Amino acid sequence: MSNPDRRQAALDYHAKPRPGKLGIAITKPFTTPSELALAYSPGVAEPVIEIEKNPDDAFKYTSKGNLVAVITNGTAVLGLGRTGALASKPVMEGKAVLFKKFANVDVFDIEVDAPDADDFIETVKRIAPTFGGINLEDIAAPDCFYVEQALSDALDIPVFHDDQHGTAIIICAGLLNALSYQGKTLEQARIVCVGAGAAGIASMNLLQALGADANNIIMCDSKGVVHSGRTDLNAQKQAFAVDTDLRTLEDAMSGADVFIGVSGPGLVSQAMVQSMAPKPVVFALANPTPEILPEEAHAVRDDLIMATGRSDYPNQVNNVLCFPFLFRGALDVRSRSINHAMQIAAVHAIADLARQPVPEVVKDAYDAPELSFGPEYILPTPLDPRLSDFVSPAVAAAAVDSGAARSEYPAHYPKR
Ligand SMILES: NC(=O)C1=CN([C@@H]2O[C@H](COP(=O)(O)OP(=O)(O)OC[C@H]3O[C@@H](n4cnc5c(N)ncnc54)[C@H](OP(=O)(O)O)[C@@H]3O)[C@@H](O)[C@H]2O)C=CC1
Ligand SMILES: CC(=O)C(=O)O
Ligand SMILES: [Mg+2]
Repeated sequence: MSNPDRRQAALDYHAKPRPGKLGIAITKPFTTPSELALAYSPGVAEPVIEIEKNPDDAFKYTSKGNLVAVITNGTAVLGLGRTGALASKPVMEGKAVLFKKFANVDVFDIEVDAPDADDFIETVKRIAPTFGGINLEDIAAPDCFYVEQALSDALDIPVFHDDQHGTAIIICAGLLNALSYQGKTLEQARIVCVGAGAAGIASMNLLQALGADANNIIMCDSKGVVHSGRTDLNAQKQAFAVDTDLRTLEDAMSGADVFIGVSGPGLVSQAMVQSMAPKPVVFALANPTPEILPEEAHAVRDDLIMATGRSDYPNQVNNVLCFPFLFRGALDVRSRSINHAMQIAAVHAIADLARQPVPEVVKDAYDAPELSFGPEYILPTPLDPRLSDFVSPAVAAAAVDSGAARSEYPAHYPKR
């Protein structure tokens, strides 16, 4: 499809036959006068009285326990930047669709006109009673770090910034597999990350937790390499500042084993990819336009593993592989948080699934009869129905073991 055709198809998809991608479904019988009297006055007063006495009964009598807020202030929408709250709504509706379709989690998408972090925090705190979890989305760094911490401290339900941790989990899962295919280790890999915002900082932190060497990581932002001579770094960037003569992304890429792009469109040239070490891994993850397109990278070398965040190329490294299944597991054990142990469990579950034989239903969906673990398949695809069976139980088990869960490992889950 040509670019103008793709653009029109996307606009038509969103506009027709009715605007938007979501509706609301009723979950109880609601046709007779007696059902009306149960669902609304007078019957509805009974659960109100119970919940007032015991707040935990909200999980028993309302949809709270399966309802997540996908909530943004529109300050870092995909790689499009500060589009504002209203324009971010198609993305948030999209996240809601993914939650529902892949993990049967209900979502209200909420776009808050609050560019100020404290205003935003106040809004989320006030609406939190409605929800079993909070998925923060597309909030720019560095405010996103402060917002997530403040809300996690204040609330007793999972608060999860998808662009930080969902992205980090999927980058780690994909990179573990890609490096192992290339015959390299995370401990020894030289990693360049362009984008030192929400996704970049969280991803490099999680990679270190999994074994990457801090001395092998070079971070770049819009001003170039994050080095110790700079005086303009926030606290999160300072933690990655290295003593080096490298100054530009071009300098940093030379000889690197891994490139992670979580920044903006078209920042990487073919010459930069050519300058990388043998058998490199290139994750160009800016959405919708990556740092370099796969066809451009493949044109200059044939020994690389290439991934983007998009659905229309092989190797989709995108947080959609994570957040629906992660929240499913967390909600099913009424977890108070999504902690480090749950995130690591998700990394390994997703990475391991990619090494299993691919079911026919997935091969058919992608029209790829030969799909199997390799350079064009380092991660499961989002349409893989096994993600729920792999990721959610691993996350729920980690929540139980780490003490974050309020209820036991679910009886309907696979045996541990
Ligand atoms: N595939 C996936 O699953 C995901 C992809 N992403 C993509 O990652 C990108 C960043 O998202 P997020 O971290 O939330 O956004 P943030 O706004 O938090 O961070 C953006 C970062 O990119 C840097 N940057 C912007 N322009 C340039 C440039 N020209 N050269 C070098 N660095 C640049 C910024 O630099 P500075 O700090 O100097 O301003 C900043 O560090 C987006 O394109 C988004 O679509 C994000 C999440 C998931
Ligand atoms: C995928 C995603 O969350 C992003 O690009 O912002
Ligand atoms: Mg996002």
